[in-house]
Amino acid sequence: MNAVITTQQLTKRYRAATAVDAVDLVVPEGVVYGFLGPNGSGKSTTMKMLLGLTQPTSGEIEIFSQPLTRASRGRLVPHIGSMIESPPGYGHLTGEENLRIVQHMLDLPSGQVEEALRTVRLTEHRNKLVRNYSLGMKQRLGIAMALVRRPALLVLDEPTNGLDPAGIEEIRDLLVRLSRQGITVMVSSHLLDEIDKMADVLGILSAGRMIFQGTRDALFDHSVPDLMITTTQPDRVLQQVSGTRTAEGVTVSGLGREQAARLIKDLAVADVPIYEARRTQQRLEDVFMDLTGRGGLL
Ligand SMILES: Nc1ncnc2c1ncn2[C@@H]1O[C@H](COP(=O)(O)OP(=O)(O)OP(=O)(O)O)[C@@H](O)[C@H]1O
Repeated sequence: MNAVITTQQLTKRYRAATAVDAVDLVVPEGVVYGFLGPNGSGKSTTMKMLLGLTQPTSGEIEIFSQPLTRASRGRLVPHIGSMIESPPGYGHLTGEENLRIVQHMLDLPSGQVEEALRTVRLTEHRNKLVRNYSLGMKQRLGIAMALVRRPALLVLDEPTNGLDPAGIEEIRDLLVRLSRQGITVMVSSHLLDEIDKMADVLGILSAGRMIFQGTRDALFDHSVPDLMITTTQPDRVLQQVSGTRTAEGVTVSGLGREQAARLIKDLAVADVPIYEARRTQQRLEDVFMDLTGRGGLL
């Protein structure tokens, strides 16, 4: 699979602070790439560098396999639709008028405005003033403004920010639909559960460092879910391992496969009645906390 975006050791420093620290990013073609991280971890700064809106302190960026430079930016950017920070659009104009401005600026065929309106399901609200749009409609208009140019790549910074669950669902469905049509979508969020539902590939930033990049399955492989042991004799389990007492028995954290096998064997040999030993279901959020809590690089 070709990569649409790659970076090497991408770094941005603001005086003493390093906002983005030696990030190697790979966004494969045609995926939804979920760019995750807590507030202030460097997502927006990274995206701005990818769009040529802010200059890296050091490191390389390739978009569509071409180095992003001052000279190439003008050639590459027309193929990228983006929405960074709050949704764009003039409140005193209608949704369609806002799109027409983009259409004229980029000298695009008129039909692409109708197409973008249809794609984000705003056709029936095209003549409404944007200041009367709901936040979800404004976000969708922002995405439509990014789509008018029929981009090969969409870069969206927190497009679900502030939306209610229905609005989030709508954006999520839209982005998945766009990626099925062949558009590569890079979308940032600090809402881990959100990204989990739409992203094929995850990149996780913590304090400017990429602490994980890969598929969701690979992320879960890296994590060690809690082991829940059901027993009527929790004290005897706790003599062998440190853990937390629960209604059913004991929960043990951070135990790898081999260690879990050894514990279960030891408990059986000691004749401790074990009715069940199973791993908890981890949500992405748990894995993420685990990772950032440990602070290590994978
Ligand atoms: N223009 C700037 N000057 C100085 N520091 C900046 C500037 N822009 C960002 N930073 C700092 O860089 C760090 C990363 O910020 P950034 O906005 O990229 O994070 P983020 O992950 O997008 O967070 P959020 O979700 O809150 O937008 C923060 O510590 C921020 O204060």
